[in-house]
Amino acid sequence: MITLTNVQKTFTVNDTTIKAVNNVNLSIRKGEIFGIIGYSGAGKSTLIRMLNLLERPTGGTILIDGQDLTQISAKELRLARQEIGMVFQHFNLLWSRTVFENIAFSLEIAGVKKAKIKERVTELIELVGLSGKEHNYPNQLSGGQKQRVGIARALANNPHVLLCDEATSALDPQTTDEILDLLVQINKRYQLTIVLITHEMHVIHKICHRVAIMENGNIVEQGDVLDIFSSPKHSVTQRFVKQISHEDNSLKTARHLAHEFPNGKVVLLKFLKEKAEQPFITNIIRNFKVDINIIQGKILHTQEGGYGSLYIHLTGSEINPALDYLTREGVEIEVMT
Ligand SMILES: Nc1ncnc2c1ncn2[C@@H]1O[C@H](COP(=O)(O)OP(=O)(O)OP(=O)(O)O)[C@@H](O)[C@H]1O
Repeated sequence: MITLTNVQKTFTVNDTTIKAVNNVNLSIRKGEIFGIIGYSGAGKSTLIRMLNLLERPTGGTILIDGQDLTQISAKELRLARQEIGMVFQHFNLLWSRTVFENIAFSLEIAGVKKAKIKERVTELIELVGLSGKEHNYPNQLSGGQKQRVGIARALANNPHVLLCDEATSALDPQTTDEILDLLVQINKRYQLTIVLITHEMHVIHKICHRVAIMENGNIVEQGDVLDIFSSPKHSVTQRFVKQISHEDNSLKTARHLAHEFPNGKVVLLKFLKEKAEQPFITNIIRNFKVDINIIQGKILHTQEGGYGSLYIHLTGSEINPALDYLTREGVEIEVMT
């Protein structure tokens, strides 16, 4: 549905050339939530702004539903942009307009009749959970409510694609989760393709189906969220995964225990999808002569299923048969000692 081929963007400032985006190739499927994550300066904003040509690429092609945005006329681009909604970090609302008028704005520009605008805006206000707030001005709303207006406005023209430029970065963790839940609800209800950029792994694992990781203008890794999360290859990806797995702390504890209890083994177990919900620990205690001390564990839920990691300390006479059983059952095992 969205295909980027060799997309580049260079800026020239005072005779210095900056490669903000460097030969990016991406394919985003219809109806998926696709996340782009990277640290500050990686090129995420530049990349997402090229998807509706707010930023014109210096090279490459951007195909949306088969139409190359870089080759069309200004009029065609105006029409194409009606199919692409955008949500911004700082909401970009019109402060002198009410909630209703902000959402109505893009419909007015598109020449929609008054009665139809009223019907559509009322529907959108309900969808984003702002009923009763239609006559409030933006400065009478919380950050989360402002972003709900931003989302309703972006959806007004029934776009096929929704671009989210750090849509939750200005919000507290609870409001972030509420807005992310709303995006998932909209994605499911309308089969809307959502492309978002963020620097928070939490946003990716909570709502995205697939993810691309950016560094210095390049996409260094991309794939299904669960795959990337369970075996990150690139060092940048590994740093992002650690943001939420707290692996460093667990490793420290595991090493400490391995030193304290030289008899036995400290082992990291990794479970994917339905395996994260099975009682493997009970099974090995029941069936093998082992004792288990659970050091640290975590299950993270993604759109495609759960990912669990568990550090355990095993003692007893049947450690190896117990580990063989886990391997046969498809649990990934890393022996720390
Ligand atoms: N209009 C511009 N003129 C010159 N350089 C720019 C411009 N926009 C972005 N850049 C440069 O391009 C690079 C990528 O910036 P970009 O804003 O896309 O990164 P980012 O990953 O979105 O970072 P952040 O999360 O901090 O917004 C940076 O080195 C930035 O300084």
